[in-house]
Amino acid sequence: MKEKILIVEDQFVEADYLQLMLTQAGYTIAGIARSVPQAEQIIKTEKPDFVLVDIFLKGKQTGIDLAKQLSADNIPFVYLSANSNEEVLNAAKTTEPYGFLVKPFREKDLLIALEIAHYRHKHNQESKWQREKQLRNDLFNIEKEGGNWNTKVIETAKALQKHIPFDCMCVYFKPLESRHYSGFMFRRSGFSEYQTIDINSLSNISARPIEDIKRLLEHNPIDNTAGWYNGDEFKNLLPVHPMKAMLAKVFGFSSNIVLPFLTSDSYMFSLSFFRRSEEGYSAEHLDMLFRLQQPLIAVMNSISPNEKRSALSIHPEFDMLAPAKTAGISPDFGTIIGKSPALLNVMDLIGQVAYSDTSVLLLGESGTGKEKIADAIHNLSTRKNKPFVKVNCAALPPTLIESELFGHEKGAFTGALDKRIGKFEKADTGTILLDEIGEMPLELQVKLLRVLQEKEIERIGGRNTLKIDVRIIAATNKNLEKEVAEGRFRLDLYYRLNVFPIRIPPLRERKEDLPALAYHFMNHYNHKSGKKISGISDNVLKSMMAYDWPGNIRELEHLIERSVLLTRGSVIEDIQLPAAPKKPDAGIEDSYIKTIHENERDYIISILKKCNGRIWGAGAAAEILNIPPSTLKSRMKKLGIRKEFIP
Ligand SMILES: Nc1ncnc2c1ncn2[C@@H]1O[C@H](COP(=O)(O)OP(=O)(O)OP(=O)(O)O)[C@@H](O)[C@H]1O
Repeated sequence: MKEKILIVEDQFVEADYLQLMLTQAGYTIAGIARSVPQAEQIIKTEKPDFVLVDIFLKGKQTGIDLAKQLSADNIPFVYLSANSNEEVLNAAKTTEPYGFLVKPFREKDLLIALEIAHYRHKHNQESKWQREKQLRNDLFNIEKEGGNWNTKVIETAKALQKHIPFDCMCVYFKPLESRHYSGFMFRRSGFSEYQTIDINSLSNISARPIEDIKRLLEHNPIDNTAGWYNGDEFKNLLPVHPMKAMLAKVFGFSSNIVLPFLTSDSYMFSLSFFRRSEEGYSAEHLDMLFRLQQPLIAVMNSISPNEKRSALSIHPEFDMLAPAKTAGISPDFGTIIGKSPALLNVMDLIGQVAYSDTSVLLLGESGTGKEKIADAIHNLSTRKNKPFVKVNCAALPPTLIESELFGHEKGAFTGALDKRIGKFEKADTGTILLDEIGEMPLELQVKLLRVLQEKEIERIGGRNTLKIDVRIIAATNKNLEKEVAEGRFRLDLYYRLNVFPIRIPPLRERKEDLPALAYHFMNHYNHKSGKKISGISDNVLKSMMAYDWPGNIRELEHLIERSVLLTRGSVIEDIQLPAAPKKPDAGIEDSYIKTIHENERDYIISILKKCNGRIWGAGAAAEILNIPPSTLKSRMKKLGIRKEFIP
């Protein structure tokens, strides 16, 4: 039987029409609501499987307000709206809908959107369930395996990380009747690396005397109610939680989730997780913690009463345990460099998705490392020994893209002298990376959608369809919602690709990674050029930290490459960061010598300017440069030239 659907739509005619289409297609209608309160009422009594929700409704509340509630209750929903401007799309996006239908739509669009939503919801549920099962197993093993207090708690932290992301986890405990408690505090310092923060390091980091911190701890109530606090709610807690206030100030935390519980030997425990992000936690996280309460209690029960007592007696004054740095085995992320919280979030997502066959959408500015992350996903997957085919959709001329992707039979069109195997066929049993998917021509988007849905391809001029088993990773530096809103990208394809989006933060949002990246490239170019540069001066690092990095990691790489070539001593003492816009009349050449790459880059930009950015066609840049347009596109990518740079 098909799902039960609630229609939330204040236009009578449209609501009736929806009802008709859905009943004809075999769905049951849970009801029609004209406003958010009406919808809430029907949800309570009818418990729909799906909700179709219009954005602008009667009354004060919008469909987006209802969607927040639906998300929290894990009820999948699809938006309907005549208004697809960017602002509305952005607000809608934050509620994580399962689809978006722009009015007017055809019956077919509606049914496909529901099917996609159903697929995504089922898939989400299944993978959540699988992951939770794995987590229960991990906790069971931690409970059964030996190991002291510290090891057990840190292993628990590691197991929870993928499910309850945190930058810091505190574990407080005390005998039920006592006021005295002790605690552990772990700060995430790498993918599987945690640093135990003790009272001395807290005093160092916060520049406050130890006595001060002890006083804070004495007056800090141990959390005894479960809850999650984001942004302003978190700020409101701080006046009555001096310890949290200090952590927020020192580490920049903006959200917190707490789960207290009681062990069978009458110890009260409180787990408290913190994140920098303002929207760090949700009701879903808390639900999961509640569901995990029993296995967590079992782990804490497995710590002997003696150990608990001695932890308390060593630290009778609310002290924290001794510092230690633990590192565990982390998945092989290849040469992805960086440990910033923003990058660690990305790695968590990679770790969650890599092992399944789920399609992944990588979103990020040019040069942020999307291709590198696609490599890591493929290499961590079960398909790692199978083909990994990369296609740059922007570098393919529109006339050839179809045959490149799907292949053609001999004689399929003029010039098809031989049969050609397309990229999808080459990637069979493996992975395909559709890079710059936002550049794919609209006509081809329909064909791609069919391949994704039906998992079969047809060579141009071929008579048979071929079954293929390919995992899709798509990447783009475009704002796909904007592309959809402006009619350049199909909404149905967008939702089909957007099953597991990963946003790669630009370098300016993770400057902590800059020194490690700079050293990584320094070593790489040392090796390539046979130089023996051993370091980068503090001044250079400082100026790099202050720079905005519009070209991201690729730009950093080029700068380090150049510096390695130009440095005569053993330390990079000087770096030529692009200055603020040059004065137009700066006629005098400075003494700065450009590298071959920079000269090539400038030359290509100057030609592109002459052709108004045109690459293909008569009189366009590729023709003037006498190279194929696809080669020009890939040179542009390598040299970090984006069309936006061409005035
Ligand atoms: N975290 C990282 N660690 C080390 N090197 C990185 C990292 N991220 C990116 N790079 C390097 O930076 C360069 C650009 O990365 P990549 O090509 O993956 O970016 P991209 O987002 O795919 O760019 P585009 O959108 O232009 O295709 C590459 O040389 C890559 O190896």
